[in-house]
Amino acid sequence: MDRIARSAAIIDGKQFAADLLGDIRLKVATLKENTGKVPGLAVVLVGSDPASTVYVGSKHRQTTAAGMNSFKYELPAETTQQELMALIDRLNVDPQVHGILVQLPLPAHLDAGAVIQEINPDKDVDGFHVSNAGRLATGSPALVPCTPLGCMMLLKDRLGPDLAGLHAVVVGKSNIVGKPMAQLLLAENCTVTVVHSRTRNTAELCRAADILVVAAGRPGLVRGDWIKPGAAVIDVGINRVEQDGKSRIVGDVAFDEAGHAGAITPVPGGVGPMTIACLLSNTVTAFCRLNNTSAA
Ligand SMILES: Nc1nc(=O)c2c([nH]1)NC[C@@H]1CN(c3ccc(C(=O)N[C@@H](CCC(=O)O)C(=O)O)cc3)C=[N+]21
Repeated sequence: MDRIARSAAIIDGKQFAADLLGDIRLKVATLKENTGKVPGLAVVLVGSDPASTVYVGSKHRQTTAAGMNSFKYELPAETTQQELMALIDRLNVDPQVHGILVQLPLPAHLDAGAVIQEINPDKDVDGFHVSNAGRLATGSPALVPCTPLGCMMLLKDRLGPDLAGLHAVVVGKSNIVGKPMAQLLLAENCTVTVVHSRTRNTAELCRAADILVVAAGRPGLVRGDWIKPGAAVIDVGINRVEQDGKSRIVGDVAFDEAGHAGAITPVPGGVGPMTIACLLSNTVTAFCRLNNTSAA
């Protein structure tokens, strides 16, 4: 392959998320002035998975930094399904709580699907409830899953608001990233291809992408020659790998081979920080809809 001596623009998700959090802080202040109330986010953690504990701590800090209420529920690993469902039922009717997030994965004895479907869809700030998935698919006002929402913000910031006609390829078909990402891109009138582990010509399909969103959970899956020169590449992967005896985090894209992309998100510092910022944004959205108000 001939060398293309260009270097891809780095999409700074960390900075974008910081700016977004600043906007959210201002909105929260306005809402407080207008309504006397502030948005509240309840985060439920079952057990003490170290990564989950870190994420939940970060969500808690950023929620309070934005001027919102954060209610943290840290439950023991042996919590029963009924106990967890009872907590959701209470949060569903708690007027101080506008967003409910149950940190995943849950311990194996718990039915995560049933727990998520128990959440009031209007407080489902993860956007995982079937009602929100259906609203997104049909173009009704929905709470949109945070990671795809963050990816879409980064894409529009880079490419402009009109994505119509661009060929978007989504790698991965999960309910929390791949599928809602495809729906968002379709809503923007992109031509959308979803590829996954059973796809036969993944590399060839990826090479046709103007927009490539990768959420496969496999480090370095997307090689340089899968990327069309000039494409916008969004790497959703967060993989902990051992390298030279050290643990570090890498994405699903072989970043060092992607110099010919038009733009690419790094890992860390790309999509990850956007996920948390969008969680707070969704909490403000839920607050506004529940209170029939806006921060405009
Ligand atoms: N109900 C639920 N909703 C979630 O949104 C959810 C979840 N469960 N379970 C776990 C995953 C993971 N997740 C991340 C959020 C932010 C970063 C993030 O900010 N990452 C930084 C730092 C990475 C690091 O150094 O650890 C970055 O990519 O730059 C990563 C991962 C949300 N999740």
